Amino acid sequence: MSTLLEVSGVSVSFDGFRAINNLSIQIAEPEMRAVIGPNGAGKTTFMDIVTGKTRPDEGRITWGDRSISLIGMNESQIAQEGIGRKFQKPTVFEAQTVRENIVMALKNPRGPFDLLFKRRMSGLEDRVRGISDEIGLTDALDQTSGALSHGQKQWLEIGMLLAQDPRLLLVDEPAAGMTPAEREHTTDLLVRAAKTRAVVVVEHDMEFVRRLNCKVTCLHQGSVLAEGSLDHVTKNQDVIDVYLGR
Ligand SMILES: Nc1ncnc2c1ncn2[C@@H]1O[C@H](COP(=O)(O)OP(=O)(O)OP(=O)(O)O)[C@@H](O)[C@H]1O
Repeated sequence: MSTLLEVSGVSVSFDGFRAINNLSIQIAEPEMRAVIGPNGAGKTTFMDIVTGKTRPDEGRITWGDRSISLIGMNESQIAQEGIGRKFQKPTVFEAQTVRENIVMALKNPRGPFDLLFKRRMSGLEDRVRGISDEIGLTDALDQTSGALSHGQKQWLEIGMLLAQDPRLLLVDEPAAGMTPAEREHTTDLLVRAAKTRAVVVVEHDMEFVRRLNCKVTCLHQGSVLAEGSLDHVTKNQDVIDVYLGR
């Protein structure tokens, strides 16, 4: 495992309020990481900073084998580097079938490498099947996406992100609004995805986090309050005081 993303001493203020305060986090490749913390802890802002939506006031963010700086890159340049983000609300193309959605994602390669693009396209149907098998939607390939359940839409969107072959996938509250069976499927899917890449999951549902079976970072007031195994973090008295005990 080598470090893929290094956030170091990052701060950002909104109208004088420090939403992120000297934050340092390292993510390895491959790795699964859960980020937890109370409302307003800075979890979304952390993802906004990594994806270039928000520019930090201070600190460094370095990426990849050559430790290039992400600060100063725009959102699309950062996406091209291999950082994918899944927002809470699914944004699949509802009028298109599952297959058409996946094909669209595959036809929009993040890298500028034409050869790779051609190679991918030559095995398009295999790639579609690979993605649909991975997300468990092969039986629904010809179904209109708008007719999918909430959980299935979320999986389709994760599949569309996987089609872009990201090195880091940021996922915001994937379990929200899902049935217990859908949650379980989502855990399996993310755990599988994290075998070959970095996956960072922001989640409030502690049962879901437990099933991810990974290192946990608890944020509070824009900084890391505790980090380690879920048992280590949930036994931390500060974490209990500001988050779990509430
Ligand atoms: N664009 C903005 N302008 C002003 N304040 C902001 C902005 N974005 C975030 N904040 C503030 O920064 C703090 C951190 O917000 P953030 O959304 O990152 O928290 P969070 O941990 O994701 O919370 P939640 O669990 O509720 O989603 C909050 O106090 C929020 O009100």
